[in-house]
Amino acid sequence: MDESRKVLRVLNGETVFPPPVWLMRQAGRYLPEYRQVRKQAKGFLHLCYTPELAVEVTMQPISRFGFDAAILFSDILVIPDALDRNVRFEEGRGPLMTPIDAEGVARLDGSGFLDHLAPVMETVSRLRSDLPDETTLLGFCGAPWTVATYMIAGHGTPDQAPARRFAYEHPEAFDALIDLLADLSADYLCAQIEAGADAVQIFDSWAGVLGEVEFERYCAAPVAKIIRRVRERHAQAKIIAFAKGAGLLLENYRRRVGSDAVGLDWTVPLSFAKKLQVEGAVQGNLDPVRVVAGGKALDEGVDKILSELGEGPLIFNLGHGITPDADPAHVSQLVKRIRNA
Ligand SMILES: Cc1c2[nH]c(c1CCC(=O)O)Cc1[nH]c(c(CCC(=O)O)c1C)Cc1[nH]c(c(CCC(=O)O)c1C)Cc1[nH]c(c(C)c1CCC(=O)O)C2
Repeated sequence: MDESRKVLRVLNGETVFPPPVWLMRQAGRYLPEYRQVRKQAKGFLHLCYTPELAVEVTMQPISRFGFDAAILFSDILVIPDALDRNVRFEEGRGPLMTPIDAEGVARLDGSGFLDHLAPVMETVSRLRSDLPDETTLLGFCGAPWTVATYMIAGHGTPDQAPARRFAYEHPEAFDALIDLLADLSADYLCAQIEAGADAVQIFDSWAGVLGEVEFERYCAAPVAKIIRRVRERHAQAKIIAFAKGAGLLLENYRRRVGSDAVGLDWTVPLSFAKKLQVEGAVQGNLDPVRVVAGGKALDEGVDKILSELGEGPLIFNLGHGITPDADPAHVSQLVKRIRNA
């Protein structure tokens, strides 16, 4: 391991102060230089599959803010795209794809999906050689549950009711879908690690809409399977698991899934986060709206996290992705506040 990569040191359980920082969705529409490249690309997926452009937008927030980690520019929905679900991103509508039914699940064919994603691995390897030595390179995938919610509905929904209903009505087909996504995700993360990713994050952005039993079956068990399979091939792989909205179910999550770090959203009380930190690194958990607000609201949010969690292994991050209405000047303020702490 490169000792200069602070995010990796924290993932190994070390306390580093001031903590390393990166932001979920740090490459994106709040940056004018991103909007410029996005305008010229032939669509969002074209951006994801063109290594030259994907490298450029991944590097933008690193050059501007000097974050401690870069995250591969891609999307969790490239897996359904590789499964021929006709994924599109339309301005103002979010992601769209052909909704899948139980018969459709039986017809899914995962062979050859890694060939479709070869440009992503090319991006990863170019990034590792372009990035400063001290910058950790993160790969990622969506967790099976979160990816499945979009595949079932065919678009985003406020509560993922279509996927929950599908799981109740067609449990066998749903298990088959989750299982396929877990297998493909493990292969995909291994390919990213082999291409040069230092660590990977598994995004379960919709973990918070499930009851206890379904959370275990559709979130925890498949993420545990992914991590087990990645470690069979890469015993030292460093993994962050982010189950947004999981609340009290986070209590046993790290042990259940076997991750090095757990990501925390901003609703997780810092007193609870501190208990989770006894067992290993935590990542989070500033409310992204504080970055929009700036000023005192931003400083106070940063200070509180540093004072409650700064004495243990912490990767500073937001509790979810930065939003397009955030002012980049507020991001500079956040980074300065942490580094001067
Ligand atoms: C659920 C989810 C998706 N994608 C992702 C998640 C999990 C994290 C989360 O919950 O935010 C993950 C993701 N999406 C993107 C990244 C890139 C790396 C980064 O900078 O963090 C990552 C890690 C780029 C993106 N993915 C998307 C954009 C904006 C599209 C554009 O530029 O037109 C970016 C920069 C599109 C996207 N992609 C997705 C949605 C719902 C949307 C539309 C909403 C939105 O626009 O923010 C699916």
